[in-house]
Amino acid sequence: MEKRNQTLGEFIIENQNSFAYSTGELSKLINAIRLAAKVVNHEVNKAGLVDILGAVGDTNIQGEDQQKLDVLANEKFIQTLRKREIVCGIASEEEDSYISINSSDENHQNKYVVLIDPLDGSSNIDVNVSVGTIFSIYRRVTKVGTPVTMEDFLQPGKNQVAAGYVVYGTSTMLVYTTGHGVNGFTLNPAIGTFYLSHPDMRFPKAGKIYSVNEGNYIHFPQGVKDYIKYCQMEEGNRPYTSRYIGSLVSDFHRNMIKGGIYMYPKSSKANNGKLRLLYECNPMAFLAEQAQGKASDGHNRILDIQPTELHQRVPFFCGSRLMVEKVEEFIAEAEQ
Ligand SMILES: O=P(O)(O)OC[C@H]1O[C@](O)(COP(=O)(O)O)[C@@H](O)[C@@H]1O
Ligand SMILES: [Mg+2]
Ligand SMILES: [Mg+2]
Repeated sequence: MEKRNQTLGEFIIENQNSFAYSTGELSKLINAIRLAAKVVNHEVNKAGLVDILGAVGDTNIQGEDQQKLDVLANEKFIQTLRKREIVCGIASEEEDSYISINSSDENHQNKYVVLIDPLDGSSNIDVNVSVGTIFSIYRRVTKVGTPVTMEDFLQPGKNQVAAGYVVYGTSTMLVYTTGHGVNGFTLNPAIGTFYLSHPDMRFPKAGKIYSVNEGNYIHFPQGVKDYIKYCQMEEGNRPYTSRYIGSLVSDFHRNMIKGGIYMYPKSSKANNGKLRLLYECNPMAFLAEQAQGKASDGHNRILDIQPTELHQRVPFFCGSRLMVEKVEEFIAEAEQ
């Protein structure tokens, strides 16, 4: 069958034996995420018609105003995973702590925990700009049939068995990896089926797009300022183009297709930047590396960082490998 006509369901079955511990459990889990993505896509697409724009009036553990779609997407993903009894634990940007799913019932042999950013790019919901969902999957480290613990969630990114995102944009796409490259699937809304539209996605080694909120420029470390100036200089194939959607998923997706770098540096206002290691940076870093790109906190490989807290933040530089190496060079130079 021509690869491009393959549905996501067929692709999952065809590739399920490529997983290290393939028992079909991870396939079922990715299928459940596919289903939840379609449910959330339906809600996002009609957001302006029904009363799901705006804030709920509560804040999440990070002190951010929760948008109605943040809460709705969170509920839909948790419900879908819980009902399918396919995971033993879930952690989410919108939940203070992790949720244990029947994990202490020895009949439940589920081995996977999922970490999600149910709705990424929340500041863009009300203005009809593309948003996303991010997911990260690990095998639990504690004994099956015993309660999951924080230890099962605080694993370095290199332990991920799968990661991906959904982008709710001009079209809806699900892009994921299980450690064997990155593939993108586009939803045919007429029949509600994802088709393989972007096989074997790869970051160009270098690109001409930089994505950063320049409104924070004066607060950035000197090395980052120097790199932004370098991007803007009339020299060689520069200046680069500045593109910043304000939704990590959408900026990452564009840069993976066209070549570019996304940066959310630390600043004098936010010592660890803004993005969360466990359900934003780790999954995007796994995808980036699987697509021959690179992801670091300016010094260290994101996937090597040992997490200490569920909602911890890290500075994030991610995209075309040569561009990430360049900004790391500028940061190291400025710190000498
Ligand atoms: O408005 P800022 O400070 O530039 O932040 C934008 C960044 O924050 C985020 O919206 C954080 O994600 P959430 O919307 O999931 O909280 C990223 O998607 C985006 O890249
Ligand atoms: Mg996010
Ligand atoms: Mg979010």
